[in-house]
Amino acid sequence: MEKPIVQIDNLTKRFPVGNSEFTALSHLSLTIDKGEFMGLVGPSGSGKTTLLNIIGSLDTPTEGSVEVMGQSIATLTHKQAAILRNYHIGFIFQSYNLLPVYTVFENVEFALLLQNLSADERKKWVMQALEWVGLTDKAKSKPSQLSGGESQRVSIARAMVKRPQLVLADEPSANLDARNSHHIVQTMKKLNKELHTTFIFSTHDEKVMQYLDRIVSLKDGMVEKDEAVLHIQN
Ligand SMILES: Nc1ncnc2c1ncn2[C@@H]1O[C@H](COP(=O)(O)OP(=O)(O)OP(=O)(O)O)[C@@H](O)[C@H]1O
Repeated sequence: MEKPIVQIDNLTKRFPVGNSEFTALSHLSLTIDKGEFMGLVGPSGSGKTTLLNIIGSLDTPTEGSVEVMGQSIATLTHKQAAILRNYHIGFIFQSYNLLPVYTVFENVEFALLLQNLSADERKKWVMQALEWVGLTDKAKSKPSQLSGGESQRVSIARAMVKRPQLVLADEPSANLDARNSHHIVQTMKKLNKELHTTFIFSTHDEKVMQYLDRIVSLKDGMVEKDEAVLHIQN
């Protein structure tokens, strides 16, 4: 059997607060297989973002083990963590984090600049990613000329352009209306099917949840429920 893409065992994360500590994640275990389209849900403060940050090697466990693509997050050097993030993990945030002075093309191209690709190859990859999200006609636009839904689609293209194995999407629909929320999740689901990219969402949004194949509910930094979702095809 193929190794899981994310294997978490007995993870605890504590943050220093004044002279004391706050436990954000407590003895949490979770296995995520390649190709899953799954989400973390739960009340504000339940630990969703903290967990995504650790999986994305933006933060480290206090105790327990987190392996992503077979690598232990706790023992990565800065360089190894940067390689994992730059090559293998795509990030999508609720605020699109686009650079305002650059075009849509350049914003997506940035994700490739650390890779050893020719300008022609970069162009091919960027245009392919913009095609995935339906924005080839906006390549020369600046972020200020885009709607919220279009901006989030650019950030999906930026996450996907390097063809990562894993995408972490932290509340990707938080700033979008219903139509755009459906559109961006449908786009990600299509990429999940076509490219077998694993997606892990953090979300409060029922519109996002209805597309997920698995929902893990967190409460007080622990897994409260872990449910597969059955999709009935009409
Ligand atoms: N750097 C930090 N220092 C201290 N406490 C923190 C830190 N980061 C997060 N926390 C606390 O850990 C808890 C979990 O936060 P987290 O952001 O993971 O929750 P969340 O489930 O993503 O919430 P939301 O749905 O509101 O985004 C919260 O109580 C938060 O205040």
